[in-house]
Amino acid sequence: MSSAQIIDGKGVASRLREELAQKVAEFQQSNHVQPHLAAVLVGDDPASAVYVRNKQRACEKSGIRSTLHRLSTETSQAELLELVHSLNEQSDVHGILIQLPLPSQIDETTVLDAVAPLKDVDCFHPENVGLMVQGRPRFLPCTPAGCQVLIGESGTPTSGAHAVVVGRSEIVGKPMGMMLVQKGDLANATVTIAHSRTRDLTEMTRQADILIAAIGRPNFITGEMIKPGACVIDVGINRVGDRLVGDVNFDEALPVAGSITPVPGGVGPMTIAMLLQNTLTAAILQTQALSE
Ligand SMILES: Nc1nc2c(c(=O)[nH]1)N[C@@H](CN(C=O)c1ccc(C(=O)N[C@@H](CCC(=O)O)C(=O)O)cc1)CN2
Repeated sequence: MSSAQIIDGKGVASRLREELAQKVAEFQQSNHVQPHLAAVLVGDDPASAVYVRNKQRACEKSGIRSTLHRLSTETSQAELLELVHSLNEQSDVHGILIQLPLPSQIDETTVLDAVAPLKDVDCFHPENVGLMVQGRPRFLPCTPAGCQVLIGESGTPTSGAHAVVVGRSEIVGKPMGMMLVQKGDLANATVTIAHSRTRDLTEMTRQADILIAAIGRPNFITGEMIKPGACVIDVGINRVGDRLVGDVNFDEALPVAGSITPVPGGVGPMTIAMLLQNTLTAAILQTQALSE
């Protein structure tokens, strides 16, 4: 029985981080500015704490300075906004990362909209989303950008392909669809964004040359939902007991797909690599703006 090519997100991310470290060093040498990411972690969600720690470690390895602003679960929206405004004003802070999810008393949209667009390294601000949708991105949203690189690594042509994104979240599904439909490299796809109300999802996903699963439901995409030979990108990170599983049933997908990302070791590490890339871009843009 044939078996899909496993796309090594961990390996690709590690290579990108090494390339980035070189660019960070060159930028720092020419401008005497060290890119600086301020990470904001509110509450004590253990998974969020791990992700922020991993982001900080990755920054360190790439020569990017990172500082952590840790706030209690009871933090009010006003207190968090005050911190965001203060980070916006600090000229040595180039990127601001608000780790999600936030506690329920805080409105995520209000807080994310308060981040200065030039420091919005997650690419969540409506100004940056708008620029990206118009095909003139300032930053690229980290997880979709990571997925796009992995599709490229698999050797799957995107131009003219039918890409089906399952999930319509603001941070993955919607921007992923927008990026794949753009004109350009690793794009030019015909895109369908499917979701929980999509009628006959299996009929839809079976038409996908590229299938992106971003629904947040463990093992949701079964083998029969995959077109033979398709490139399958699994964005899901679900804890089931003591195991981490994706949104795709990996064992069922393996003999059907042409290529597939594993969980762990697929999209997750790429999200972090793209965040570092955006932090360098933010430092470059802010340094240029100061010299104008
Ligand atoms: N401000 C943001 N918040 C959140 C984002 C985001 O992009 N920006 N995405 C997710 C969480 N996330 C990044 O923050 C993230 C999740 C997982 C990984 C990752 O590398 N996962 C590993 C497994 C790690 C483990 O063992 O738990 C993998 O898949 O190999 C990176 C980033 C929600 N919040």
